[in-house]
Amino acid sequence: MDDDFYNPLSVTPSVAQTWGSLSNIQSIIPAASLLFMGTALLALPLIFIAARFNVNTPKEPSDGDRRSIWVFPYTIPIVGHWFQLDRSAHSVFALKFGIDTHNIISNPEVVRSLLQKDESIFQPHPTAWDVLHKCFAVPKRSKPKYSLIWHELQSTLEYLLQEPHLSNILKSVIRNLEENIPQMLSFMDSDVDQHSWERFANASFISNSETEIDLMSLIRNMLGTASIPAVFGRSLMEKYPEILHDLYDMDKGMSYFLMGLPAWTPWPTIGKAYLARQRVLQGLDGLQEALDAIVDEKHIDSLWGDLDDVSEFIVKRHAIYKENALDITERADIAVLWALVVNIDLIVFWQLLYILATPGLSDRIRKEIAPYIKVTKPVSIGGFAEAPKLTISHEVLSKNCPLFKASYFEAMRLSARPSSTSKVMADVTITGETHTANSRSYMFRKGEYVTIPHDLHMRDPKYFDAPETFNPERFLVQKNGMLSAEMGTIRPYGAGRSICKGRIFAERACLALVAGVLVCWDIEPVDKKTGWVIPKQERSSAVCRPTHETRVRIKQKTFKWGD
Ligand code: HEM
Repeated sequence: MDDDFYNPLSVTPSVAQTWGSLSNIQSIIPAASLLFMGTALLALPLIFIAARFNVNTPKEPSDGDRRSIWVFPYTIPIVGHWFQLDRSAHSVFALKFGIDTHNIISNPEVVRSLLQKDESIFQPHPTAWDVLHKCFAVPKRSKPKYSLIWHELQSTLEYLLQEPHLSNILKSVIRNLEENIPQMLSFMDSDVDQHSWERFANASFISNSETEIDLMSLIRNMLGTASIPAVFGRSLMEKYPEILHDLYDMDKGMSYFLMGLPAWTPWPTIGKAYLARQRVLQGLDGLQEALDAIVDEKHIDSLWGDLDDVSEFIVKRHAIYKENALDITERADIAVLWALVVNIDLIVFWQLLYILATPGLSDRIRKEIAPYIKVTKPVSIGGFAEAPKLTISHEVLSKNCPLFKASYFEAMRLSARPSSTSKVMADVTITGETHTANSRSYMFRKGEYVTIPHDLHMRDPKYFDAPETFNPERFLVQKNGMLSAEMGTIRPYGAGRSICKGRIFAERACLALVAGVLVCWDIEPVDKKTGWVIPKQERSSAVCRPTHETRVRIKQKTFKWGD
């Protein structure tokens, strides 16, 4: 299983896949595959709790020098032991969850060996159908249809990685960012005159050159407002301006959907998440109907326009749904929309915040990115001037700005909580640390699950000096006299076949937004005495949410225009 960052993986399965067994559900439900990024993670606390109520017997030691996997005893209190466990000798251990055994692996050597195994042995996403059905409301009856269209739908994910599709989507995102960043703040007192991203971030008017606002809401709304139209076309957000916020509310309910808790559960987040999901589905169903009507040359609501800006990626998926007679309620693009915004919109906040909060770093980064971000004089008529014109070279930002890129990796190391899960398809022995005399082997049996919680390694002091400290320099390497940023052993995008297909898109869009904001705006914490405070994190999908707001004061930078 190759998971090279920049290389799209071939979508042709290496083993024949048949419909019917649980282990094959993932291969039949491609849209669901992209959902698993959050679900393994969301499921982990449940696994722990369930394990607490199961008396587990250690597995029989296997032959020779093979190690039996340490089974988490039910008598050990669960909460609070996660990190201790990882840093103990048991960086491979098993949990019993009903009749299922979940092997949790955080030892990087074992992870590496495991990822090299053929996918006929470790198949990702075994519970993907459940996720698609429970989290994204795809009707149960659609299961057989998805079994038929899986390969085709899965192949559309390549549009997020391959040219010219990737560049076409990115071009549109960058154009939206170039337009919105210079006029990020309106400096208007009234809500009605503010941009949607300002309203949602509780902007408070201070003066006509300064605004107080919540940085997380502002930044994530800016990115969502640029990326959704780039992929789904402008009309979706114009018709459903709340869709981004509905997605965030829906995301808060993902673990509850997965548990199967009903909408009437007396917990406000759950009811809110169900309603939010309903509205997102309504918007996407409307878009699918409009696309159907265009293909059938029927009349469509004029508010949809001609939809010629919907990306080839979504148009291709629509064609597959339509050709295979999936009715509107069976189509699963809600999963794509969710994956498009939930993680990247948070990473962009963490990267910007860490840069601002690290003394001297924002100045160093501004200097590094300056050649690739151009701000030009706005047109002015009489006393009225337009916003400055911004041009962002996103490819070069990624290639030529090692410190900036390293700050992106470091923000992910500190705020991402990704995991990858597969089902074991045949008994197998995995050997880690093969280069040392201390080599250990572990036996995994057919029918068990393996989960790699990548974040345990990403914060392990054995591999990262002062792991809680933001230090982008740890990702800088000298190669042939040139400085570059390398991700090394962290896996914020997961690993193996199910590795994130939006990873290049995410990196480019995130760097473009952070660079544009740093160049155009001055940002300070509201309370200058206290200074920058990095909020605590709460688990969300693959990237954590902050537990509280970060109120900041923002002023437009003054530019000296050479005439
Ligand atoms: C920094 C932002 C992001 C992070 C940290 C992230 C993380 C992840 C993770 C951890 C997985 C699961 C990998 C596994 O099972 O091993 C995943 C899957 C996926 N992500 Fe992302 N993601 C990000 C942004 C995006 C974006 C912007 C898109 C665009 C649509 C996207 C699309 C996908 C898809 C399609 C999959 C499923 C791939 C498959 O199953 O074949 N992601 N992501």
